Amino acid sequence: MTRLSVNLNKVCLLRNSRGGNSPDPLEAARACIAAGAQGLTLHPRADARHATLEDVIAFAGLPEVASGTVELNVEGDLRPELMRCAYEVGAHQFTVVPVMPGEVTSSRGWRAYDDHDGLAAAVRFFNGKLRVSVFCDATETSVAYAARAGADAVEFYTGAFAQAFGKPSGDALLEELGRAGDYARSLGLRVHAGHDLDTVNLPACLARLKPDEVSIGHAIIADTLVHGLVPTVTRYLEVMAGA
Ligand SMILES: CC(=O)[C@@H](O)[C@H](O)COP(=O)(O)O
Ligand SMILES: NCC(=O)COP(=O)(O)O
Repeated sequence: MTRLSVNLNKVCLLRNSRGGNSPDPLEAARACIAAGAQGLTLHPRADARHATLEDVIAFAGLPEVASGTVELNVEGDLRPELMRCAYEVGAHQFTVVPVMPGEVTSSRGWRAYDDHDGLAAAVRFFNGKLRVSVFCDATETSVAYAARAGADAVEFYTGAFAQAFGKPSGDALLEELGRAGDYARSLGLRVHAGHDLDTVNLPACLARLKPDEVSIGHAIIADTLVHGLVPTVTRYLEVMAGA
């Protein structure tokens, strides 16, 4: 069964737009947990435009997270203060994401020109206390970089697949994801997926890739504006159960 980790960056973004604490990301996290989400994800960026290190600390204090019933996945680049924060609060997973200066959002996985020594050092830093996942392209090369660094998991970037969904190129990209996932599993890695997944493209992704975990943020919060957070998370879990 694939686990759903709800990314709450966008709730933090809305909160930050007024400088107060409304909407409260912790309340949103509690609602996701109440709806049955198995995980929570935050991606604190260096510019602090949405989730912050304080949010990571607050989420880690939720009883379900502290007890391990619900996993906290911290995503981001290899900033020492971010890695230290995830380690010290006892997050369950750190997903290393290649971040390019000025980017609007993530658009690719780990590549040849990324900091491979830094990635291996991060795996050593977390030293088995946290699962380390690497945001990867659906290629053997990208997966091999993660495996060589000693990571436990890969998270496949699904943005290109999501954009092409419903077209022949979407089918081809899904097949690439599936093959890369098979390769990752053959190396003993867990397989995760994320970026621009929604209730429309999710069933096909789950059927071919069979990920251990998906992290979904933007579409859940967009759906939430119309339908509410608990009904939306419930709907995603229903879609996943039916896949
Ligand atoms: C790694 C990934 O695909 C998402 O976490 C994405 O990076 C979300 O970040 P934003 O919410 O800043 O777009
Ligand atoms: N790792 C992907 C993630 O957390 C959420 O991505 P998105 O659903 O906001 O595109």
